[in-house]
Amino acid sequence: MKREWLNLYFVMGSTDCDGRDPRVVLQEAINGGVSFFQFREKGRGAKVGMEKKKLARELKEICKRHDIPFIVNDDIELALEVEADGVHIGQEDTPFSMVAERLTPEMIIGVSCHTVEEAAAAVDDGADYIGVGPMYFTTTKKDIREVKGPEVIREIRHAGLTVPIVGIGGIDAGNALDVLEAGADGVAVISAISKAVSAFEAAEEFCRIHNIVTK
Ligand SMILES: Cc1ncc(COP(=O)(O)OP(=O)(O)O)c(N)n1
Ligand SMILES: Cc1nc(C(=O)O)sc1CCOP(=O)(O)O
Ligand SMILES: [Mg+2]
Repeated sequence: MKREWLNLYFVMGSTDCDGRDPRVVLQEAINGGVSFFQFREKGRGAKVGMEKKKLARELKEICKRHDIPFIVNDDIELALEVEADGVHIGQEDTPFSMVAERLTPEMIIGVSCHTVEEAAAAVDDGADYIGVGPMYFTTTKKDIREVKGPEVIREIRHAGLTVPIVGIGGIDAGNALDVLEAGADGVAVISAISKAVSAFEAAEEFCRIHNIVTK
């Protein structure tokens, strides 16, 4: 996988959009510069069954038109059915080896990590990238771990791990630079884009911040 895909990783499902059409929100975010997308259909009122699959296909089609990889959160069967580019799994989800067995070799597997030990284990397993969080407090995910801030990314890099990393959790335009300067390749964001008045402008702002670090 290309490290730069992680520059601005948009994670979203229909319940994150304050009643707006998730297809419109995704299109706006892509126009603003999102480089990677995860379909995370979770929480109260989340779509299930055929409705979830239909939305997944529609969002995947939008990503495909713009060459943006389409990743599915948790749901391995859905990822296979809609021919997603990969899956994202957490420490409490299906174990890496079982996921890898089900997927085709070119499919991306991202793993959530919260410590250096989990990051090292994910690298040993063969994770293509890791999502490290929560960087900051967030209400978007109810069962978050302890907030450790960007320091944990610095520790992972000091341990010599070069795996592609995104920080996640409570990231907005005011703190993204700290996450990138700690050694993340990019930031993964839900509400700061999905609930913004303009997903386009919110994504554009994150891209400007990323350019400060990489220039
Ligand atoms: C990029 C990224 N990083 C971390 C997560 C969190 O995954 P997980 O801990 O499995 O929690 P849920 O998202 O499944 O509620 C993520 N989704 N994406
Ligand atoms: C999906 C997710 N995973 C987290 C982790 O810590 O692993 S925090 C989180 C929610 C991120 O949403 P927002 O950008 O709105 O804070
Ligand atoms: Mg999960």
